[in-house]
Amino acid sequence: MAMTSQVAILGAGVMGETLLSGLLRAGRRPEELLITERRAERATELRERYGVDVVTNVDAAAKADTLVLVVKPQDMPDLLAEIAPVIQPSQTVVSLAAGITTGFIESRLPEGVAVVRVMPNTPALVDEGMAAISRGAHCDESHLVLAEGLLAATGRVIRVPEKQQDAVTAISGSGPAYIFFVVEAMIEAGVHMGLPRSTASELVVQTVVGSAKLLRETGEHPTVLRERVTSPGGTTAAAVRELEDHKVRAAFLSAIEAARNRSRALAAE
Ligand SMILES: NC(=O)C1=CN([C@@H]2O[C@H](COP(=O)(O)OP(=O)(O)OC[C@H]3O[C@@H](n4cnc5c(N)ncnc54)[C@H](OP(=O)(O)O)[C@@H]3O)[C@@H](O)[C@H]2O)C=CC1
Ligand SMILES: O=C(O)[C@@H]1CCC=N1
Repeated sequence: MAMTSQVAILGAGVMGETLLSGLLRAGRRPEELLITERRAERATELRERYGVDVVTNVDAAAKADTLVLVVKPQDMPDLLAEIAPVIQPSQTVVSLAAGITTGFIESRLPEGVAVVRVMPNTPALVDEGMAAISRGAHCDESHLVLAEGLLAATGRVIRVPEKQQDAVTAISGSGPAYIFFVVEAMIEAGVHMGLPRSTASELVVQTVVGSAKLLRETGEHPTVLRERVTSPGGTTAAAVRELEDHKVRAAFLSAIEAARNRSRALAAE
């Protein structure tokens, strides 16, 4: 079957839809994209919302020259078994699944298929994503450039050795959840002290956005920026003392190590 320049997104859940919408915002035409989705009502919803064709995994694997795998790690073995018979070495496979190694994917596909492993994150939905990409055994520069082109549609992209991907997953893949957790806690604190929820929410969200911008635009170390907020004998010093007493720094270290370990375990499952 003749190849087209189509990109197929296999598994259009949270992350698959995020990538799809980003590619469309970046100027890809709906005809250049295919998606697969096993629930009929979700398929209809996506077709109506984005104007892209929803096809079977086998059709996607037969038609598109780039296959982006965005199913849960646990669903990856079945998906690979389904598409392996139709994949050719001229196609590129880009996997966004946490924990799943390029070696695992290569071992279930025909010899020679180029596999790129990516760890994206959900701020890609607003074009502020952070993605890290790693090459599989059969990748050359052109495959990495192709993957960078896809991910750059929704934010920043860096290259990392694959052995760093579990740590990347723990930091930037899961990272937005930690920030939202902190935001939730700060809003709750505001409400606890009597602020209307909407006021607390506006104060916290703008503080997070402003702090992120300050980090990015000044390039200063976070410790320096924190010290500038911390007046001697003042309010911030009192708050930071509580955070240290409650071992919040150690809790972050443990939490992020747990995410890294879970990423490693997903590969073994
Ligand atoms: N969410 C995130 O922040 C991030 C996710 N990832 C990775 O992205 C992947 C997807 O995660 P996420 O989007 O959160 O999960 P979701 O459950 O939202 O999406 C997975 C989608 O794949 C569909 N699916 C499962 N099996 C098949 C199949 N055989 N054929 C077609 N579609 C299938 C599921 O359908 P159904 O609903 O019927 O189960 C679902 O719509 C994971 O591997 C995860 O590690 C990576 C970085 C960040
Ligand atoms: O929680 C997860 O497993 C996925 C991978 C990184 C973010 N979400």
